[in-house]
Amino acid sequence: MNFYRDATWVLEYVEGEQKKGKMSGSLQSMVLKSCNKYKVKTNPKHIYALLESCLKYKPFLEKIMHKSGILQTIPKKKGKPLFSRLTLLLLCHDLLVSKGKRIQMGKHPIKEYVLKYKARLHAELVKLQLKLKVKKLSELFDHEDDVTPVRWIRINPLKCDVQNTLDELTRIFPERVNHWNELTTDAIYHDEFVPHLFGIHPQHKITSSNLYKDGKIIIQDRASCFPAHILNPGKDDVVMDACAAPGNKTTHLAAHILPGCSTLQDTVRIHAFEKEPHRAKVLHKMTTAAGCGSSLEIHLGDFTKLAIPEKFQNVTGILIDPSCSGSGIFGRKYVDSINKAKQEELKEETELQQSPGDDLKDRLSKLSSFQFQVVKHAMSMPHAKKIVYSTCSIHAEENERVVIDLLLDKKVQQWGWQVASRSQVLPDWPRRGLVEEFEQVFRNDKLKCRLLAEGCIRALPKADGGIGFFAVCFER
Ligand SMILES: C[S@@+](CC[C@H](N)C(=O)[O-])C[C@H]1O[C@@H](n2cnc3c(N)ncnc32)[C@H](O)[C@@H]1O
Repeated sequence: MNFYRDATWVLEYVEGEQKKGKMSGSLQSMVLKSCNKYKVKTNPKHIYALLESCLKYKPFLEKIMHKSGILQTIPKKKGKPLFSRLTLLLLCHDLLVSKGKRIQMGKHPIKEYVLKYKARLHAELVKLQLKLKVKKLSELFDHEDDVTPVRWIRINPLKCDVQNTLDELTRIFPERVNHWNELTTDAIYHDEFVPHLFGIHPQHKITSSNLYKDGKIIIQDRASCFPAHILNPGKDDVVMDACAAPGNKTTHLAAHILPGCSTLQDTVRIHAFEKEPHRAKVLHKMTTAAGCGSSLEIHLGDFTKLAIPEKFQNVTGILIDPSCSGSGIFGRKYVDSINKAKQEELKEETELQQSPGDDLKDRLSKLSSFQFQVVKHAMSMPHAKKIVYSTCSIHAEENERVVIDLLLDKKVQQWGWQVASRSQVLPDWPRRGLVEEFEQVFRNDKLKCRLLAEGCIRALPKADGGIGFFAVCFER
């Protein structure tokens, strides 16, 4: 039991730092720091190995645990739960996904409690694997240890001539491969889904190159490039980015609209909203460095309050990538994504992070109602024709179920919004939305459910070459 008790303390410390927004350094250094702080007797190496794996599987384990009911019936003593949520998480990790698939302790009430749920936990694990179309959850992490299996770079046409940069990339990476999983440090993969996007080996020091320093290329996860590509605004569109910082998708929108733009340079074509002042600064820095200029206006504040429909009559397209659970982010990137000290490097920010004691279900319910509100507000823009909603979450609550709630909303129906068909949303991308989520609501209409699911895009963390992601397009 001492091992799990010590690991729980360390995990509590990591979650605590995360809650305070203070995570700094690697997971390894945080484990060492907290082992010293709590003077734990267990070898920090063993704790690190457990935590590293447990954090990787955490979004999946939390889901399995919640569905199995194990968190809902924890015995209490004087009104307080006898077993900590985090210790249960560690035990479930060892029972379900560790190599030996066993809890490393002798007889103990918490072990007996977990074993009582063994069958239900296994059943939920099998269901989740079926849902994610994998034989084992570990397949999601097959490609690498802790980092992204491939680094994605996008040519930024606002700062360069695309062909010249392409030539330069060909000089740096003389070999061209047909799949990102064949990458070596000398090779490049030309993405088949997003134009001007390339995969390179994560160990290549591209950040030292002039191409990167001059803003001619931008590092951006492939799936994170999907929303602007799907919205695909043209030279005459005016768009909004409702939740914009740090600005990856904003600069990608600009890359669609601004090069060769026919109208006056000073006309605002992109309205980027960000409610956190410190993140708005990062947004300003990133969009300036990327060459967005005065065609972009940053609005500091809550999108649902600042974006008054009457004031934005000329907006035709909207991108909404709101705060989410971030459950599609993994490993080192997961740590970085919640490390406030690394804001400048942030590719995706998650908010309303889990606080110790928060129930996953509550957290997802709060997040999804916020996500619904933001999209619904965007749908009230009078002349908007296309809206792309995305998250870096694997949870249906933040994805398909938000889509369902919107489709069932009377106002949304009155405004005429519908889910765009697969043919308009990366038709060749194989992994689509979860049909069973739609079937739970529109059960009698199998065809409708299939079409809705096909209209959605999903990406699995690592297995699909980057972060876990969801995107859907509404149109009218
Ligand atoms: C997932 S991040 C966006 C990442 C960004 N799209 C990118 O690709 O770089 C969500 C952002 O939305 C901001 N945000 C959350 N609620 C908001 C609201 N009501 N209005 C405006 N911004 C909001 C958060 O502060 C956070 O910076």
